[in-house]
Amino acid sequence: MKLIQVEDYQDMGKKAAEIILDRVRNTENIVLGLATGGTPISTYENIVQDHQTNGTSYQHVTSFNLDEYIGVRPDHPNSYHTFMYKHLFHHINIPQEKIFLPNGMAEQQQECRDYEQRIREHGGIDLQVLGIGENGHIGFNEPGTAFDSTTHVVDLAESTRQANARFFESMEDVPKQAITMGIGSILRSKEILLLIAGEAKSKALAQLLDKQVDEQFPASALHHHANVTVIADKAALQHTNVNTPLTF
Ligand SMILES: O=P(O)(O)OC[C@H]1O[C@](O)(CO)[C@@H](O)[C@@H]1O
Repeated sequence: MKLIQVEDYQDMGKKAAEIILDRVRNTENIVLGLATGGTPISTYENIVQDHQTNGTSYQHVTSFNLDEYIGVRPDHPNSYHTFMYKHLFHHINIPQEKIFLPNGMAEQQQECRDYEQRIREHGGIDLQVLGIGENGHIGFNEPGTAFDSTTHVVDLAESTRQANARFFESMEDVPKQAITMGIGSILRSKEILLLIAGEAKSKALAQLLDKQVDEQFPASALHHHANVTVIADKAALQHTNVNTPLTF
C-alpha cells in the first residue's frame, strides 16, 4: 500500500480528485467504483469544480456504487442514489445509463447476483474509491465478513447505524440492512483509493497500518491487493507513528 499524508479533509479531497481525474482523462471506457458517506464529499466537490472549470468529460465513464440501504426507495432523500445525484451525478455529464447502484427495493438475492454480473459485464472496476468505518468496515462489509464475499445483504452493526444516524431524522429511521459489494468484489478492482480523514477514524487507520490481516477488521483485506493508495489527513494519522513509511 502507498500512503499519501495530507493536511486536512479538504486537502484529502483535492488529492483524491487529482488521482481520479488523472484516471478519467487517461483511461478509455473507465469503470469507477464510488462510495457514499461523509468521507468522499470533498472529493466530489473538487471533481464537480473541475468539470465546471476545465470541462473534463464523463461520457466514457461507467460507475458502480458500493452499497445501498434495503427498503429505501431510490428517490428517498436518504438513499445512496439521492446522495450520489446530489453530490456528483447531477453536476457532471456522466450518461444516466452508465450509473449503477444496488436497488434496495428489488428482490434481494436476485439483485445481489445481477449486480455482480453487471460489474463483470462491464469488465470490472478500474478504480474503486473507498471510505472506512470506525470498526474497519469497507462498503457495508462489517467485521467478520469473508474476504471472498461477493455482493450480499448485510445486517448493519449498531455502531454503523449510530455513525450514519446523522443523515436521518431519528435513530429509528436508520435502516437495519443494506446491499453491499462484497470484500471479494472490492478486491477484484484494478486499483483502490482509500480515503481516511478525521480523529474518529484514527484508530482504524492505526490498525490498518499495523498490517495484521484479520476478518474481524475488514479493511485489512486490502493488504491482499497490489495497488492500493491510502490518502489520510493529520487528524486520522494522530495515533500512528510519526515515522510511518510511505509504503507499508
Ligand atoms: O465516510 P463516512 O460517513 O465516515 O462513512 C464511512 C463508510 O461507511 C459507509 O457509509 C458505508 O457504506 C461508506 O460509504 C463509507 O465509506
